[in-house]
Amino acid sequence: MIRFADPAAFAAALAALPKADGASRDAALDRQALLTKPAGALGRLEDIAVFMAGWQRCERPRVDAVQAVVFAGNHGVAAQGVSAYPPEVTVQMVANFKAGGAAINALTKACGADLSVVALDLDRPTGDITRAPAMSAEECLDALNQGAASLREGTQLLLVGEMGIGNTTPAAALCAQALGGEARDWIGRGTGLDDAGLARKAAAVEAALALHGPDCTTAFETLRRLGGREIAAMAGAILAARLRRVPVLLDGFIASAAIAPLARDNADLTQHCLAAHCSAEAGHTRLLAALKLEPLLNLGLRLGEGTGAALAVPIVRAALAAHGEMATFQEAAVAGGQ
Ligand SMILES: Cc1cc2ncn([C@H]3O[C@H](COP(=O)(O)O)[C@@H](O)[C@H]3O)c2cc1C
Ligand SMILES: O=C(O)c1cccnc1
Repeated sequence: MIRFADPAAFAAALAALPKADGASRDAALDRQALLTKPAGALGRLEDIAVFMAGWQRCERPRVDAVQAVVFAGNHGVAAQGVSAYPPEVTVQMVANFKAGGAAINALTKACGADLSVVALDLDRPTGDITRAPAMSAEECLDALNQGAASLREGTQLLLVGEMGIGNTTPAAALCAQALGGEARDWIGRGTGLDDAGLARKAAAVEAALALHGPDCTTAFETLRRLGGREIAAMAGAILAARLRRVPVLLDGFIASAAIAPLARDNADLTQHCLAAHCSAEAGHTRLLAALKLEPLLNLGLRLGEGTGAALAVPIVRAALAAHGEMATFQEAAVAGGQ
């Protein structure tokens, strides 16, 4: 099991990321050129097959074991009136996940992913980032490690999602801190804020940046000061997946924001990630562009929980089915191939 002993160990892991296997990528690319279709005609399905080949280190990758984890946390900044819903919804939705009644339950069932839920100290909201760091170093490390520990042996594709009323506010703060720009570039309406709520959210992000900005010198410190428990857990899970060479389907704005500080410290971090979709949350388009990720879907979703990631699983499965099962020009006696 992957565990970061201290912030320095987390930084060291981030500085020495394993790479995809170039020989397997090349073998998959060679195979793509032989399949019975015009070169490039399966578009991004071809890229996905080559991507998966590199991480699975084989010419014809498979995805049987898909693991989805939803992390939940509560946020002190919710007291600033930055969400359209009250904070008690977080624990109520965790009960809903466990009872099987949430969108992510239906969508992981539909795509054949195994879902688990990790609730992180829901009765202890993080510090209000407009006034204090979200977490102590111990709390942040614990959240990162709970995320890392959630990755199961044998997982071939990881989906991470979140639940935490108010969490689009720390997510926007993380983006502004790690990627630059103003609070207004990164905030959106989240669960459905009105204009007054949006103004409160902008003020909260601005206050958090003014208070913590100068101290956010590393990914760890940025997550600790401006993030949240479920956000750090997602970062830990995504980094642990990389250390095990397990590809990740990224969900929406919050899941993508969780890795923004890590990507600032090491731009290669997103190499094992596919952006499942572009959320309707205002900052997500900008965030994906900054992370150099091209979303697979754009369905107007603004839910989180890992729902967009679950929707992209059939696309990955389809890409691998085409790559693995299609005949070559030679096998099918079709003229014109190479
Ligand atoms: C019933 C319900 C289910 C959800 N599932 C995900 N979210 C999403 O909304 C929250 C973020 O938006 P904000 O920052 O505006 O609070 C997070 O919990 C996110 O997962 C939900 C929100 C609600 C109300
Ligand atoms: O993009 C997301 O993940 C998102 C957007 C709004 C609210 N909750 C989640």
